[in-house]
Amino acid sequence: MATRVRPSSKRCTVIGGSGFLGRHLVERLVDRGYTVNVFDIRQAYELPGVTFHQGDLCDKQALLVALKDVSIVFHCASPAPGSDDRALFQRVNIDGTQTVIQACHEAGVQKLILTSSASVVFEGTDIKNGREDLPYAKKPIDYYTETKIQQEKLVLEACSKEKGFLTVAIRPHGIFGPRDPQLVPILVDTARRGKMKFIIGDGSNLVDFTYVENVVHGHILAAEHLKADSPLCGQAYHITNDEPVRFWDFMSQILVGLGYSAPRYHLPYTLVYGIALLLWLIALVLRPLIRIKPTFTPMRVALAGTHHYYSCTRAKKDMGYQPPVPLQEAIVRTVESYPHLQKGA
Ligand SMILES: NC(=O)C1=CN([C@@H]2O[C@H](COP(=O)(O)OP(=O)(O)OC[C@H]3O[C@@H](n4cnc5c(N)ncnc54)[C@H](OP(=O)(O)O)[C@@H]3O)[C@@H](O)[C@H]2O)C=CC1
Ligand SMILES: CC(C)=CCC[C@@H](C)[C@H]1CC[C@H]2C3=C(CC[C@]12C)[C@@]1(C)CCC(=O)C[C@@H]1CC3
Repeated sequence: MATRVRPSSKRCTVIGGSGFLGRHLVERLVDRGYTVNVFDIRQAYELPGVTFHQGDLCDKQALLVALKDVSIVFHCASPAPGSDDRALFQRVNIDGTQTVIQACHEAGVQKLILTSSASVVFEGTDIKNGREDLPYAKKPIDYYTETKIQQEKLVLEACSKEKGFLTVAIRPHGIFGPRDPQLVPILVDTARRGKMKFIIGDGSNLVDFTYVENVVHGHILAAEHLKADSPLCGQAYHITNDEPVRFWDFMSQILVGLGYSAPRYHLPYTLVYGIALLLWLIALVLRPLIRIKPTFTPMRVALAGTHHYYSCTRAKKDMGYQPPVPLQEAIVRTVESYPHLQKGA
């Protein structure tokens, strides 16, 4: 009778490993002596000790090849939040995650670590020091958030000590750092188009921004602490820098660090939100004829004008999480990593 070889606890697959977070995670795992497979729709780089498998995570057969003899799977693939494509989010984040879970079962994977998002509880209104027991957003602010909620539920409900399949969800917030294709590039692009002159609201709203290496640290701690007798099974964990900062101070620091002016003039939150909503509706109506992508979407305005910061107490208690890179150092490292986005470059 053929016996299944028990995979080494240091063999893992990173789904979405070509992306911003995924690649930082892969690099850190390799440093820590893991054997890493990357599964992604694109291959963005080469790294000694890493095997790439190119494919769509909705394709179970392709996934099974990348999950062979692996004990841990990190799932950090998602369409970009700004894509606003409902069918794509449904296909990848919901149907695709179901496929990932099935493939994990078939391949005998023991642990699945999902990159969820703290936004699963965000409805566009203030959250101060929010804990993981806040209810999921009843009216999610966009399709991205709606499908991240369903995705997280699927993964946490799949946790089964009896089947030897353990799951956990990491909920980061506002990830930034070198190679981030979103936050800094969008900010600089907005500034270059002369649209970063205004502060939405009174500018006192506190928000979590999380350095990518801290998010990676949270994922690896979760993987290493996830055991049948640990409290992590089937749970979600906020992972942030644990240093809430005024949204507009953070943006200003990055802008000034790159040589741009900080926003100075205040606009009322409700006015900007109303305009963003109107532009979003116009873009929706015109979509069959022309594709317009407004910079200030309702989601971005809500994120820029409300308090939303989260407690990491559960992660500290259950897995000894402490953010290794403090916020100020993280901002300096990030600014230095974008010489090509400096003003005048
Ligand atoms: N960035 C942030 O601030 C936050 C992100 N998150 C979560 O973190 C995770 C990683 O985000 P981030 O690194 O920023 O995102 P990226 O877009 O940089 O990385 C995601 C990767 O997944 C790939 N991918 C997309 N669809 C598929 C598919 N069907 N099959 C295989 N691979 C696919 C992407 O390819 P391609 O680029 O070609 O689409 C990309 O390489 C996501 O789950 C996101 O929801 C959570 C909180 C905050
Ligand atoms: C107002 C303006 C144009 C600001 C520019 C910066 C924004 C592009 C970022 C500020 C907060 C960021 C953020 C995300 C994406 C980029 C920002 C909107 C997420 C939506 C990414 C995916 C998540 O899971 C939640 C993030 C919250 C913060």
